[in-house]
Amino acid sequence: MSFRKEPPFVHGTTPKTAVVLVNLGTPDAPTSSAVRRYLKEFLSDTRVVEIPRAIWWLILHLIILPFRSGKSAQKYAAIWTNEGSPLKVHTEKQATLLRGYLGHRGHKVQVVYAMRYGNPSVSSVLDQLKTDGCDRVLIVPAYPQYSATTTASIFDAVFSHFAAVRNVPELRLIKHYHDHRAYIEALKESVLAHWSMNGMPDKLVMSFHGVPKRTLLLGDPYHCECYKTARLLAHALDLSQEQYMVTFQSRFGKAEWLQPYTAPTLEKLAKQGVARVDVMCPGFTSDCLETLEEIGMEAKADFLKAGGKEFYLIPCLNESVDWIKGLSTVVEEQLIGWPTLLSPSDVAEQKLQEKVQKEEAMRVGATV
Ligand SMILES: C=CC1=C(C)c2cc3[nH]c(cc4nc(cc5[nH]c(cc1n2)c(C)c5CCC(=O)O)C(CCC(=O)O)=C4C)c(C)c3C=C
Ligand SMILES: [Fe+2]
Ligand SMILES: [Fe+2]
Repeated sequence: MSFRKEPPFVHGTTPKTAVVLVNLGTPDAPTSSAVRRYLKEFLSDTRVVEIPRAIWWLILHLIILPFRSGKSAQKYAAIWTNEGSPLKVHTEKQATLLRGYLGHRGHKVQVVYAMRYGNPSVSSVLDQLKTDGCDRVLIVPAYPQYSATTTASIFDAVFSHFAAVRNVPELRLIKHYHDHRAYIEALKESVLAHWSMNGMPDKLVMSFHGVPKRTLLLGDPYHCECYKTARLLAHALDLSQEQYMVTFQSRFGKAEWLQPYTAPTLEKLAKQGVARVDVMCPGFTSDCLETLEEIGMEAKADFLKAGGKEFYLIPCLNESVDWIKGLSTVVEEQLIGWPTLLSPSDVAEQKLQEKVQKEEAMRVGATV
């Protein structure tokens, strides 16, 4: 086993704390080759696809990558912005605003973002934090609902990075915040803001990313966490059972996924005479391909074609003030016990201690 190169240990340095917001990742460009690279990394993850490796390798390399990359690239091109992929743009802005907000609340923390697949990779970000002298790291997945396919995969990437590190930092990982009051409150405010501008729909559809049904039967709590989020949000909005429903989108492959599926459900609603639906995607904290293209373009067109009259996609939490505040509440609760809240006199005292310790180390010629 060879370890990553360790920066020299320096006596008397005050350990820094870092918060890492980790999202799924996205291609570097809306091109077939960039999407292929991204899909190869994503779909080679054994947390994401549980089919026996040899069989999956053949399917992935002979069917999925050659045929899906070009089609997906066209979809990415339809949502790409001047700043880049929406998922990355929002995640980066969230990290910047979270840094500002936590700093404003007196926390001395470094806040950065990483991507599970693509760039900046979890490993490169953790390497940089080591160089910056961070000895406490809080990992914050961008997914409110835990799933082995997403959250646990981020944890894998973190553990596999540290498996090759000699001096491992103190580490905390947030598993989920699907029922956190700050998250539900931010969702509620986003819906109310939308309704105050556009009025209320006949039906609010809460569409979550799907996963294979098999994972639920094997013990993945994702399905239950999605429903809990939906129940809490409906309660916060004072909605009756008839006013909202939960669906699952983005089915991939031939196996059965969590039901009801979003697209056919929307078509059925239109055919039943539901004139207006508002669709929100509470499991995505940033708008991305799955919300902007799959729901905002494809599902919308299908709903209107099936006889629906009005369709609104409620934006994800993105960098709304309520969400940045909510996220910082989730983060602050996990920072408890770590000395991040420093008064100016604490900082002065810390600097003095560092100086004394460094001088002492130099005096005795300490290198270890
Ligand atoms: C929100 C949580 C997500 C879960 C759970 C999830 C599971 C999951 N996804 C795939 C396959 C694909 N997902 C793709 C895009 C995508 N997925 C999520 C989130 C979850 N996925 C996001 C945020 C995105 C958008 C990324 C972006 O760049 O905007 C894609 C790529 C696009 C495409 O070609 O369709 C695939 C493929 C599986 C198989 C899975 C669980 C088993
Ligand atoms: Fe996905
Ligand atoms: Fe359940």
